[in-house]
Amino acid sequence: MKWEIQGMHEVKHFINGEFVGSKSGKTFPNISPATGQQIGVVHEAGREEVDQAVQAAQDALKGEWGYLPVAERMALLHKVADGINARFDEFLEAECLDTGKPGSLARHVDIPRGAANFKIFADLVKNVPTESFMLDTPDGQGALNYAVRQPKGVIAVISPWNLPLLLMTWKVGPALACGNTVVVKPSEETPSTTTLLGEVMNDAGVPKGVFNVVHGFGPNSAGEYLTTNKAIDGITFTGETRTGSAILKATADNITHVSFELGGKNPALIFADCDMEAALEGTLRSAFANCGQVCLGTERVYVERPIFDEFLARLKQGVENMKLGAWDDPTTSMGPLISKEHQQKVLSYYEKAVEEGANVVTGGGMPEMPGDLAGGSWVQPTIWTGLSEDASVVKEEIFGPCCHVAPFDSEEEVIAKANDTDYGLAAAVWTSDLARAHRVAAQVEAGIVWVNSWFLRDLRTPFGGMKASGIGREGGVHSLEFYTELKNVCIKL
Ligand SMILES: NC(=O)C1=CN([C@@H]2O[C@H](COP(=O)(O)OP(=O)(O)OC[C@H]3O[C@@H](n4cnc5c(N)ncnc54)[C@H](O)[C@@H]3O)[C@@H](O)[C@H]2O)C=CC1
Ligand SMILES: O=C(O)/C=C/C=C(\O)C(=O)O
Repeated sequence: MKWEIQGMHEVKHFINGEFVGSKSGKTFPNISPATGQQIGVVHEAGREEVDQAVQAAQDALKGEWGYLPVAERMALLHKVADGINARFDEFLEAECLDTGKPGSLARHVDIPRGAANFKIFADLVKNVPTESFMLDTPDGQGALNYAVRQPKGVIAVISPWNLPLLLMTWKVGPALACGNTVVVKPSEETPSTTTLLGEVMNDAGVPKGVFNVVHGFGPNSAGEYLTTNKAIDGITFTGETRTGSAILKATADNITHVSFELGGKNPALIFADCDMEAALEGTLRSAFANCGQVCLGTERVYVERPIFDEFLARLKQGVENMKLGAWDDPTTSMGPLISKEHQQKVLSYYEKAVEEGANVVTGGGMPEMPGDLAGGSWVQPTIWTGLSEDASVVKEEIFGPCCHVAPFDSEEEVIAKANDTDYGLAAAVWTSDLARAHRVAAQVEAGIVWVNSWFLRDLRTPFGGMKASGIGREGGVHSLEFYTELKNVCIKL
């Protein structure tokens, strides 16, 4: 990225089409999770910068953006997607430096989805109808009702650090497609790609104030100032369930609309009749991809008893074949955790598992990393067996490269175990019995059930969680439900 301060890259807010620093001069370091070294400085927004960003977003709604014909708005969003693709390698490097994730992962998942999130919603908005009804009236003339969608207004987008560009654009894409303006607060851990998107917005010709970015933390910082701002019309948030709860409390006075995608403690249900290769490959990805930092990831693996030993042995082998390393090493399959703080959290679960009587099948500690990587927040990918269903690592979201594997004997038993959680985000079912697949999918309490796959995403489908895993659904027309106000017009004829 082209901006620099004292030889380090400097990340500023993006307000009303311009990169600006904080008036207070307050900054915080951007730390590489791979090395523990500082790679940049980030401006921390005070209330003043947040208010300015919200004001810019409000003004933009009343300006050119608010009057733009739909076709022109959609053309602009296609230009934004093209702009991401044109600067693919810059986005890739920025994302990988902030997160430490393998370049191969970001190349195939994060950056392409960043562009796709704009295209898919630009195309969708043009084609989704609204309803109309003719009403009989006593005078025989009738009345015509028709519904129209209008932008909700200024949307606050609060995004996490695990899939920074993907999850931020998953919200910004539909919000802008629906004609809203946005103020984004990316995670303090991963400020870079959201900021780079500001340049792409300007280059694409998106009017000033439509896309704004403020940096900072949650409480007593940019997150709190944004969620308590009266002019915010909707908040879309992905992150931890406890943070969702804090945001909900902060919005109570203003009755701000929210859409939340929160944590998970997702099960994989692996039946003896499954395609073993596919189930192994899928579970290795669902439990360990992105160093286990995916809210849809599997942390509880249930395997039908006849194949338990073989599955476990092969899963162990798969994990032990994983190579931890630098993002730009093509042989790397796993990066570090996002921060030292998160590393401490995950390691505390590794200790708890042992205290609670787990059999550590593989991993369970910190790896020795060479050179600069020795200072990073690395943990070993880990598998446990032998714990009861109420053990901490079986109950609580860890968000690390680890899973507990347990045997089961019947469909009824495994469904009960899968549902014995406060969460309800995702589940993966592995079976070659189609009738069983339908039966189990119907009974598992999760917003997304994958059968013989994981993370296979059609962006037109409803996406979100049951129970403590979220409020509402986004994806396809469901995004339109959140990002627009549906107004009924009744015309007496
Ligand atoms: N998608 C998911 O399910 C995710 C789950 N997590 C879990 O959450 C744990 C904590 O990670 P964090 O990055 O701290 O997640 P978080 O949920 O605290 O952070 C997500 C976003 O919310 C913001 N935020 C935090 N507190 C806020 C507040 N009171 N008001 C407004 N915004 C606020 C953060 O600055 C960040 O942009 C992780 O250890 C992991 O277990 C983290 C990220 C994503
Ligand atoms: O939208 C997707 O495809 C992925 C979503 C993943 C998360 O929300 C997460 O890991 O936090």
